[in-house]
Formats: sequence, C-alpha cells, structure tokens
Amino acid sequence: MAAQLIDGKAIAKTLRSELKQKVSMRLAAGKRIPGLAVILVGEDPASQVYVGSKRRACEEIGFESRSYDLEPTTTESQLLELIDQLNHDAAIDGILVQLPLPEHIDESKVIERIRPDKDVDGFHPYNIGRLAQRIPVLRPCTPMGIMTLIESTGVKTHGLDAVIVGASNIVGRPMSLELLLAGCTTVTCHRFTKDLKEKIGQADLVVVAVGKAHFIPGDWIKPGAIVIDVGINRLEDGSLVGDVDFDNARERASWITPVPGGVGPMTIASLMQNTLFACEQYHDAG
Ligand SMILES: Nc1nc(=O)c2c([nH]1)NC[C@@H]1CN(c3ccc(C(=O)N[C@@H](CCC(=O)O)C(=O)O)cc3)C=[N+]21
Repeated sequence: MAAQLIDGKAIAKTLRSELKQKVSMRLAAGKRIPGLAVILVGEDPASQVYVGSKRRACEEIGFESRSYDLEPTTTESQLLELIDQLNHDAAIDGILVQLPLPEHIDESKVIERIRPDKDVDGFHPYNIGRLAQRIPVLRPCTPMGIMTLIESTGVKTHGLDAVIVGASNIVGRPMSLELLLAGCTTVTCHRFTKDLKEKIGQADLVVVAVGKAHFIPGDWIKPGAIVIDVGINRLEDGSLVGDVDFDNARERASWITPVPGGVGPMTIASLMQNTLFACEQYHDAG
C-alpha cells in the first residue's frame, strides 16, 4: 500500500494563518508588530528565491520585514557592522543572514555576531548548545519544521530507530539533536559511513539531507518507515526532486514528504514561529 503524503505546504499554510491571528491579537492589545531583518549578500538565484519567500511570508502574516540586499563584494566587516546595528534595533526581533555567504566571508564569525535572542535561524552556538542540553529556545528552522511534520502524522517518536543522512550544521546535526530529544535512537550518517543501505534498512524514520537527486533508492526503505526528504535538486528539465527516489519509496513507506511541498515550506513557517517567539519571549518586556 502506498504511503500517505505529509503535506508540508498545507501544514505551513495553517501555521501561517495561526501566526497571522496572533499578530492581529497583538495589535488589538496595543503591542508592537514583530520585525524580521533578512540579509542577502550577492546574487545567487536560488538564494534570491528563498529570501523572496521569507519576505512574502512576513507580509502575509503581518510581520515587519526589512530587506538588505548587499553587493557580492560586501566585506566581512561591513556585514558585521550591519549585524551590530540590527542587534541594537528595538524594532527587529529576528536577524536572518541567508547562507551560503560569499567565500571571502567567514560564516561562523557572522553567525556568532548575531545576538542569540535574535538568532531566528537557531544557528548560533548558544542556541545549538541549548538544544543539545534539552532546553531548546530558538531552534534551527528545518529540523524544527520536520518535527512539526512528524507530529502531524500522529506517530509517536519515542523509541523509534531514526537514521539521519547528512551531518551539516544547519540540518543533519540539529536534526539528530531534535530526534534524540524526542526519544528516538539516532544514527547520523555522512560521507564516511559504511553500509548506508543496511543502516537505512533498519530505520523506522529516515531523514535525508544530502543534496543529490535520487541518492536513496526506494527499495532501501524499511516497509512502514516514515521518510522525510530535505533535498531540493533541480533537474535538467527544470523539475524539482528530493534526495529520495520518491516513486519507489512511496510504495514501502507509511508516510513520506513530497518535494516540492514538503520540508521547504515548513522551514519558512518555522522561521516565522521563531520570529514571534523571539518577540514574545525576549523583547516584549523591554
Ligand atoms: N540563513 C539561512 N536560513 C535558511 O533557512 C536557509 C538558508 N540560510 N539557506 C538556504 C536554505 C534553503 N532553505 C529553503 C527554504 C524554503 C524552501 C522552499 O520553500 N522550497 C519549496 C520550493 C521552492 C522552489 O521552487 O525552489 C518547496 O520545497 O516546496 C527551500 C529551501 C532555507 N535555507
């Protein structure tokens, strides 16, 4: 029997309308509108698309969105200076610096310059450390969105064997921390992993974030598993596919996310949730 689809697009839409509701309640109570600063350095077309979606989501929900489109030649110190300014700006609850940055800019240095209470991407070592110690505050958006997607299935995560493929700072590593916190037994796989097929075959839950089209054959999936596909790969014909061979995986899985319309829209919805969280938990008081 074919898997049920996890409709990230629809779940994200519901979340955005709940956030919109909360913003109008804030307005009615005479409170400030949450503000998100979105910084893009350079002209990478994919980054421009993602940044555009983030700005549109702000508009839809009623957040203030401030856009900074910087030249590809922007220096590291110019970018750090802008972050310092936004760190002190009382109208700004969240600061997002779109990654990847041009090679001449040190990404860790930039991330660490963002005040942890405005780090709505959840990438600052403080926020990763909080998640690692089971006291999360601002959580990385893609893993956070994936946890919402898994919850939507009604499947309980305690005791599941989870395999994460990919060990990046922005997806794989925080994903394993989220799943560990949710009671899964987690295995994180990467380029040096042996017997990937065998490990995937054991998994009740598979999260794949590799960035290679059809990297995971569908017949590797354990029957009844939940499959979460983070990949976004554009094929020659212009179509988008994930990292998992969807058609065959769908025949074995119990639940599966589509690409597009799965994890991507949830990443943006989580960013919006984090912006409201930062506003309410950190900045409303003063
Ligand atoms: N500081 C930072 N924070 C990020 O959260 C961040 C980042 N940098 N750099 C790049 C990745 C990627 N990312 C996506 C967001 C939405 C979709 C999304 O909405 N995708 C649509 C399709 C979009 C399309 O048509 O290309 C979908 O999957 O349905 C995808 C990818 C956020 N990222």
